[in-house]
Amino acid sequence: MGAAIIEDGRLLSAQRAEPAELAGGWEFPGGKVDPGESDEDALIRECVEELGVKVKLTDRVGGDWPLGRQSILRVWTAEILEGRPQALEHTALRWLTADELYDVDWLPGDLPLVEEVRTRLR
Ligand SMILES: Nc1nc2c([nH]c(=O)n2[C@H]2C[C@H](O)[C@@H](COP(=O)(O)OP(=O)(O)OP(=O)(O)O)O2)c(=O)[nH]1
Repeated sequence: MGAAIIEDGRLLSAQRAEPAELAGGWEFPGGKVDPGESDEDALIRECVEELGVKVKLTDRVGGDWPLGRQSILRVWTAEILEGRPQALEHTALRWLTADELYDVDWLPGDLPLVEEVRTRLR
């Protein structure tokens, strides 16, 4: 599950720190669902763990996208309710305007969702 966190017309992108094959690539922050957890609860929890922010999920974006060999990526747009994002598990964070969306090196799995999100940025 990935969060497209949007604020003032900008999208938050996060640079992966690991594993080595993916490190340096940019993604939607998020993570995997724990047993017994809903997709939405998992994403809200991951935003606390990875970014230190409390978010509200607004819309589901796009469909189910293959991620690596055995995962799927589902993305929701989100708004920050509390806190300022910090790179607690990432190498760096960056806010991107619509014009800057492709300035970072998106991971291949996340890239198709970037275009979907672009239409949501004012
Ligand atoms: N974001 C992203 N992950 C990818 C790509 N290709 C690929 O194999 N992966 C792998 C890395 C992870 O094992 C998995 C995505 O995991 P995730 O971001 O949802 O969760 P995570 O590894 O951060 O682990 P966790 O926070 O749930 O503990 O898919 C890609 O293009 N983008």
